[in-house]
Amino acid sequence: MSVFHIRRRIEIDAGHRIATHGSKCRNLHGHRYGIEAECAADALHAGGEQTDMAIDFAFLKEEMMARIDATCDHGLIVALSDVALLDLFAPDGRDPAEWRADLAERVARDGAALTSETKLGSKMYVVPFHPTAEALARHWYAVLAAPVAERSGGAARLVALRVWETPNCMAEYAP
Ligand SMILES: Nc1nc2c(c(=O)[nH]1)N=C([C@H](O)[C@H](O)COP(=O)(O)OP(=O)(O)OP(=O)(O)O)CN2
Repeated sequence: MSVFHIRRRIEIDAGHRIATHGSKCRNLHGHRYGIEAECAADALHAGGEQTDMAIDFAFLKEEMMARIDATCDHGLIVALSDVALLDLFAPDGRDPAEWRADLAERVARDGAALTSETKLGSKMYVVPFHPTAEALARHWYAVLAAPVAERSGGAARLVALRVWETPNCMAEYAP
């Protein structure tokens, strides 16, 4: 158990739906997501610009903004398997199946696909899972773990990623 734990929170606005849900979450709706990254360290930096820090809060914010806010804020988070929803957004002049196949290729290669090549030109983040709070926590953990290690020079590691879907509902991924 590490002795130092630090947490950084950001908030984003995004739309989603859970196509498999038995009730209201099947509807297309939005959340102001709260996203918290918790990092742990056994020892603090002994020198340099992060002296006596596990990881600079500012570095953590930069990584969360670049990898979570930039890709998802004011966008729609869509499951690759949600063909009905994707097809509503297929850009004019493109075969929807072909457009989805391109997205599937990018998701398989990169773990997710950010695109604005949509019918309304609106931002969409396509993921290989249903965008529940739990699955988003696991995904954002995966996206952030290596940057945390790198920006902290190996001093800190990401130990938990928490996602608040509403002020009252939170999911945590802490492998
Ligand atoms: N384990 C999970 N359960 C639910 C999830 C989820 O991601 N993981 N998601 C939803 C819905 O997306 C919904 O937006 C949130 O659920 P719910 O608590 O029903 O929403 P409320 O409007 O009742 O929340 P308030 O606390 O009243 O604001 C459902 N379940």
